[in-house]
Amino acid sequence: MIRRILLVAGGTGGHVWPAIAFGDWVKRHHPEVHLGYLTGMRSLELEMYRSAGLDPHIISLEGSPLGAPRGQRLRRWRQQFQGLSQSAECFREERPDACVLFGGYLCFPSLLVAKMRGISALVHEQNAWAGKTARLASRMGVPVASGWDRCAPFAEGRFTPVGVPVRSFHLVSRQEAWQRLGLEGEAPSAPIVAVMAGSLASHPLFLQVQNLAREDAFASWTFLFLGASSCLDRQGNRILLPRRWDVEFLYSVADLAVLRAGASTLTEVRLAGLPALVVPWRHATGDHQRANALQFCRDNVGQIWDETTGTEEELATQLKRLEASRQEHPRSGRDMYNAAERISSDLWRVLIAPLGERRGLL
Ligand SMILES: CC(=O)N[C@H]1[C@@H](OP(=O)(O)OP(=O)(O)OC[C@H]2O[C@@H](n3ccc(=O)[nH]c3=O)[C@H](O)[C@@H]2O)O[C@H](CO)[C@@H](O)[C@@H]1O
Repeated sequence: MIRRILLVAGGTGGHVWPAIAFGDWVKRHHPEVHLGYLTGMRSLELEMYRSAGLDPHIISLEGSPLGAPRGQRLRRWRQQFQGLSQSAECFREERPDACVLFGGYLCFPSLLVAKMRGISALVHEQNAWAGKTARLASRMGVPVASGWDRCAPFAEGRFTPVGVPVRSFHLVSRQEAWQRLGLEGEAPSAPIVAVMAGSLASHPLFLQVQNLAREDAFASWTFLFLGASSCLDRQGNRILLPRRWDVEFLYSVADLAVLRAGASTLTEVRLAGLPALVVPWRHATGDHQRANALQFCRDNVGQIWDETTGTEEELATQLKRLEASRQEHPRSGRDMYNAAERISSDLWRVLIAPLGERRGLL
């Protein structure tokens, strides 16, 4: 029986929210299980845990040494050793039966500590292209759960697709959501577009969509930019929303989404049933955002716009086309709560619960 689980995640919301979402599900469905959380020292990750009422263990890593600027590599390698002893300290305190690694730069020391202590471990890879931790873990015989049906470069059978655990949101009416976002008056009946650029809020995407929103053809539409900084202008049909964690109101009020292809946002948009224009971030490791976007568009109402080769006219045409398809096929996916619950439940049933019956996976 699994009695104590350590959830490890850090870096961006794309790693941290799946850990928090899965932890919340475990608390609701298996209250007898003790959960511990381990993260890094960046202010954004700490803000996310604290907004969820959690007080995680912290290891003092700034980022991965691999791919770090030349001048920082040595310091980061030193931090990895320090991270190893801090992770070991956390394992000693938490005494987990199992450890689930949701990714981010701080997973490597935890993977090693789990191996040294003979603790069952599992990696959840959110992306359709596996990162370094998942590939290394797989080579060490650690099971890998994935966010999508395909998880390159793994061959089928080397990973188990379960989806990305996301927070279980209840969608509300358009007008209630409008008010809960702090917006005045009646929610407009013309299309509302949610513009989401990941937890780090990709500025170039906001600027591209801002140009589009200024065109006459979109004058009656409303564009809500989540986490946009003040360098965008907030005139006319453009509304800047500060970074906020109650994104269910955005999903409730929006008709369409324009987004980066982070695995969690794509999953949330899918569960909310929003048609989406997906703009993969081209610098993502292994071009994983493009891999995510391709999988999303295969099964959902979505189109990819390539910011390196696509023109603004194409962006406008694709958005209009999405709106036309929304008119033809009314929105599905209002039961976002239960759809999200199923993903965490599958992760538990297929991979975590069996860890209790197997020993020495590492
Ligand atoms: C730039 C980058 O490398 N991004 C990667 C990062 O996630 P990144 O954090 O960029 O993106 P994701 O879409 O995966 O996750 C963002 C999460 O933060 C939430 N959110 C965001 C903004 C906000 O104001 N409020 C809020 O709650 C979203 O609802 C979502 O749950 O890790 C993911 C998982 O490996 C990858 O798929 C992304 O490609």
